[in-house]
Amino acid sequence: MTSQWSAPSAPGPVRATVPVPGSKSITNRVLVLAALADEPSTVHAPLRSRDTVLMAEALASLGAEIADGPDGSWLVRPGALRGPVDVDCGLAGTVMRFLPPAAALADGEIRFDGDPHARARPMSTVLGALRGLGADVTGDALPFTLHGKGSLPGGEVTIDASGSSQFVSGLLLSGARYDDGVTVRHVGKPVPSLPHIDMTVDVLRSAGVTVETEQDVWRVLPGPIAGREWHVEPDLSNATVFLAAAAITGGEVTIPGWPSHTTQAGDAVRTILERMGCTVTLSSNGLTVRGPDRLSGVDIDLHDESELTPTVCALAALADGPSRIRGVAHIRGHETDRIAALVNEINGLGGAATETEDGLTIDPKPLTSGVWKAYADHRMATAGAIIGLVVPGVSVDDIGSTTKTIPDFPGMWTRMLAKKDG
Ligand SMILES: O=C(O)C1=C[C@@H](OP(=O)(O)O)[C@@H](O)[C@H](O)C1
Ligand SMILES: C=C(OP(=O)(O)O)C(=O)O
Repeated sequence: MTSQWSAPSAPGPVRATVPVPGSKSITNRVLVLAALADEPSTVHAPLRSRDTVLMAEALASLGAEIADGPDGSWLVRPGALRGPVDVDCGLAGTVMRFLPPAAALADGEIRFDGDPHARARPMSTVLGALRGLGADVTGDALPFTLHGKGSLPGGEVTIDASGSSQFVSGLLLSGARYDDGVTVRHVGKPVPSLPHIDMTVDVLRSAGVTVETEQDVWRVLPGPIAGREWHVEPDLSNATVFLAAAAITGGEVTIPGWPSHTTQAGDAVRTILERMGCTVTLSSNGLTVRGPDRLSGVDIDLHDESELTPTVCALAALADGPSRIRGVAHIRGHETDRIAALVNEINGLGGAATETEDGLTIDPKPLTSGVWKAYADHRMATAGAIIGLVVPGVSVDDIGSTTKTIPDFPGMWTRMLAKKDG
């Protein structure tokens, strides 16, 4: 689904209010919990994009009933999980890491595969852990097959989760359904994207599951999972792309419905943009960002909010001074090797970016027109759109990749640019 797209230039300072769809991370956690619950659930304001539709379709083929409710909600009725089933993970980390621990509870054979690059994303930690918990799995990366027996003993596993927080989240989400629950112990370099594990613990507790945590150890006790009404927050990481438009054009963008308390890693954009010189205000209207005359470079550790790296790098490439992004070595295993991709694309437009062991440095230089490659990665595509706002003649080779987490990014972007003051 490649689709070359000429990135529109900003006609002036961008001034708009941009409602953004629901959080991918919350939607896909809640779908798994709703499918494993004791009673039906309603998921209000879910994200409906490729990653979440793949999750819903996979859970439905495993035995859950997922129907459309009023106002775009999803009604989820749990059912006995069974194979044979073929699961398409697309390029979704949340599907490939969260579903196998649930599918291990099914009766029958469950085969997993995904997009070409999905086969390169790290999976062996999750599959090794499932074997340790009693599952029968063939393969160590996509494609792989689970030979389900209808239940899983569970217990304690030690893993190295320095490659992805999703290894931990996936095991915890289904752990209450294992005979002995699950205890996940991490040994290795620090776990990245920790707010995402906090989010997992938070949704589990909201479903009445008992979770105990200590440093690098998470324990989920066996027990019921409550069905309930879930309300999905707007996706704050996707929102950063629209806020970036204000930051680089000296404009003002408001995202309505920004939560005052959240476990979403994207909330960190508030401090990041302030450090780069923006004025950031959180009020009952939402989050408003006003861009400065000149954006400052930043030296920043994004280990906890690594999915913001492409947006931050796009801003850094347009800033007034040098930037250094640290703590994100593991994003080489995201949708693409994001460090290499960002360096290639920034330099391809005449910039000066350099890979480091755990991130990159960017020295702003005047950028020129050219094709920005997305590598099938939604956040690479949106980073190209940000740069294209102020660098004439930029096109993004595969804007369709944004459907991974935003159903209509080109439409939202055009509407944002068409808005007048106020
Ligand atoms: O659990 C989740 O929903 C996510 C966890 C993070 O993954 P990593 O820990 O691999 O960075 C994040 O980057 C990804 O976008 C979503
Ligand atoms: C890393 C990301 O996605 P995934 O859930 O596929 O890992 C992301 O959205 O930035």
